[in-house]
Amino acid sequence: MSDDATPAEPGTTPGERGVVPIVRAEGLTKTHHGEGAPVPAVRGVDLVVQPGEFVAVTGPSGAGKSTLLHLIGGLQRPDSGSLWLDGRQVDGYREARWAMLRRRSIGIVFQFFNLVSDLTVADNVELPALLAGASPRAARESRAELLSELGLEGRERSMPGELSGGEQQRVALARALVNHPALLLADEPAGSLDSKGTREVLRLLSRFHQRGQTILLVTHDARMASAADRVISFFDGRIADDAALGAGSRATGAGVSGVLELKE
Ligand SMILES: Nc1ncnc2c1ncn2[C@@H]1O[C@H](COP(=O)(O)OP(=O)(O)OP(=O)(O)O)[C@@H](O)[C@H]1O
Repeated sequence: MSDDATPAEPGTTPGERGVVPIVRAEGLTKTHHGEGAPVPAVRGVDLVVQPGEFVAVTGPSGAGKSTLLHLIGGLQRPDSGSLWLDGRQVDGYREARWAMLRRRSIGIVFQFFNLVSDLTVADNVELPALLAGASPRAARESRAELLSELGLEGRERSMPGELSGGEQQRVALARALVNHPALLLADEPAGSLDSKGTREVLRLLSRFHQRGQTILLVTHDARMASAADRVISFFDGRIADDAALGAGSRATGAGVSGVLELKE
């Protein structure tokens, strides 16, 4: 990340880069002010996610899981607390800077895909690469590689509405990953899919994780959560439990620097 004006996380130096968390949140708090009474959705959350981890956040409806994910992706701003991404303090970033950071370093997939309906599959995937500064040729090559990897070869010229839900979510995943983001945020990515689509998304997330992709997944689905290295139970705006599954991470992210580097 080439921004010397951004304060580095206390205690981190370039020599310690191998141990800098991808996400570090301290005391993150967010209250929503809608039509009724204010809703305290995230209430003083401390969280560290290391490079290469696959972390699932589960919990009942309304617990604040999506709000937490939105705070980490800069889609909403915290009322208080601090947030570092790859050692850079980002909680004071303005929207334009967040947009640039997301474009280059954070991939996001949502429950309802959010593809651009009047762009082809190919254009949906190439667009973020072009916006991040890739040449048209490099964007085409990355798109072709990802779509083939995700089993969507031959669908490049299709419009999103011509695809099944599972296929649309795979396009959304390709779009989220085309810039090799340091962090993939997934908010109920199988929430509108049938069991076959759910299995497919799960398999793909696991595959990318095994190659070192850091993933933060919000899900209701215990089966999806069990694919993660670590499951955080979120309740009433707070972390109620934080458990590592199995013997440590399946992928530590070590040795894949450059993929993990947060770029602005
Ligand atoms: N923009 C908003 N304005 C007002 N209230 C909101 C807003 N977004 C979320 N909330 C409220 O904040 C609380 C937490 O919502 P959030 O979506 O983060 O929970 P969640 O755990 O992701 O729930 P679900 O699993 O149902 O998606 C809920 O009570 C919700 O109604």
